This record gives sequence, structure tokens and C-alpha cells, in this order.
Amino acid sequence: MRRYLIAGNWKMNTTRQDGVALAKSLVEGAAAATKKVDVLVCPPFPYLIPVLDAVKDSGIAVGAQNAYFEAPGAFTGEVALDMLVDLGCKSVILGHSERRHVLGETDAIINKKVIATRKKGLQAILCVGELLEERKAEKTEAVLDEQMAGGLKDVTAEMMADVVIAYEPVWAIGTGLTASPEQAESAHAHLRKWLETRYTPDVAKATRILYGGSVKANNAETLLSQANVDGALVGGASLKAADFLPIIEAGVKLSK
Ligand SMILES: O=C(CO)COP(=O)(O)O
Repeated sequence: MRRYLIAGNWKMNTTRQDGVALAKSLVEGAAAATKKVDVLVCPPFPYLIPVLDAVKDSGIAVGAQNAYFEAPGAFTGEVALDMLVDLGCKSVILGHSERRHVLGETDAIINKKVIATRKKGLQAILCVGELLEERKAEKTEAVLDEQMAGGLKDVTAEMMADVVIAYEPVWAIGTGLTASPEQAESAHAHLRKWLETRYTPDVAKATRILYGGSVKANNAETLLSQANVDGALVGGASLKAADFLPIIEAGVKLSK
């Protein structure tokens, strides 16, 4: 049975003070929920340390929104995975659509990051998803196949033990447009099939596939109740405890 993972991607938001206050509210409101579901917050790099302090021993995990694949060295402006391990981060979001489409990350770069992340023992959350024009042209599955093949090149079945896939249709991110539960389920089922073909039925069964794109308190339960939706990667609605806690609760409610 796959355990739900409810992850908050704060993107380039919050101040230190607001981020710490948010983390403390989550500890108050969701520490108990971590018995049933995995809860993860991914603040901007400068706030990792205060947020890690704020959630210490609560069961809530902290992750980064990106990392560089090289060992520490002369890479101005980058953050090494060793540094994230050193801090106590558990997870890294990789290949988010904003990094692909705004910062120009390619599947090849993302692939190096996935491999380096797993080699350091951290959880890799690999994001995939199609643009609106790709969906309209009925290319969704082809785009997902390409991003999965590129992002997971040379990633072994053993490494897959802590790889999470996040399906984030780009047209649903920050737009208020959510994939319908049927659209989400169809993409997730396709991704699971892909995993089965590329790896094994066991890998496909064990790998969590999160949905991301305008997840809110009022749609979380329907999305999470789809057979192949194993959690949520939440942007805007992860920035306020009052918005994020009900999404966590939806996961708890649906957990056996
Ligand atoms: O990109 C996302 C999470 O990584 C989704 O963002 P929103 O929830 O703001 O649409």
C-alpha cells in the first residue's frame, strides 16, 4: 500500500519570519497526521535552516526545490546535495516545470540531478507534465513518456526505491485550472504503466505518483481518491496553514 505524500512547494515565496510561522503552525496542526501520511515542506534555500529547526522532531520533513548534481566545488550560485544532506533535508524537487520552462533545464540535466540525489540517499521528486498546446494536440502521453525516459535514464530499479513522480500539467499550475480527477487519473495510470514497462510491476506498484496543479482544500479529496494518485504537490495552497492543513487532512481521511 502506497502512503500518501502531501508536499508543499513554497517556490520563491515567504519571508523568514512568515516561513517559520507557517512551519510552526504546520507542526501544531499536522504533527499527528504524520502517523498516517508523509508531510513535506520545501521552502526556498535561505529558509531551510530555520524551517528545519521549526519542524524538528515533529515528523514533518523538509526538502529543497532544486540542487546541483556536482560535488561541492567551483559552481557559483549552486547548492550541492552534500549541503542538503548536511542540513538534514530528506527530499529534493527536480525538474519542476518552472525550472524546465523558465530556467531552461533539460531532461539531460534533470537526469543527472535525479541520479546524484539518489546516490546521496535523498528522495528525488521528479516532476513531469505537458503544456496546454501539447494537451490540445493530444501529445500528453508522448510528452510524459519523453520526460520519464529522459529523467530516469540510467536510474536503476534500486534507485527507484525513493523516487517520487509528480504529474504537474503546466496549464494547471498557478492558474486555478485543475486537471479533472479523470484527467489526473488517466495521466497517472499511464505513468504507472510506463514504470511497469520500463522497470517491473513491483516498482510500478511501489512508486508514488503525486498530482500537482491548483490543488486546494476543496478539490484535494476527489483528486486523492483516484486509484493512481498517491499524494499532492501543492504550490499556492501550501503557503497558508489554513489552506494546507485541510489537504493533509484529506490524505489522512483516505488512508486506511
Ligand atoms: O507547481 C506546483 C507545485 O509544485 C503547483 O502550484 P499551484 O498549486 O500553485 O498550482
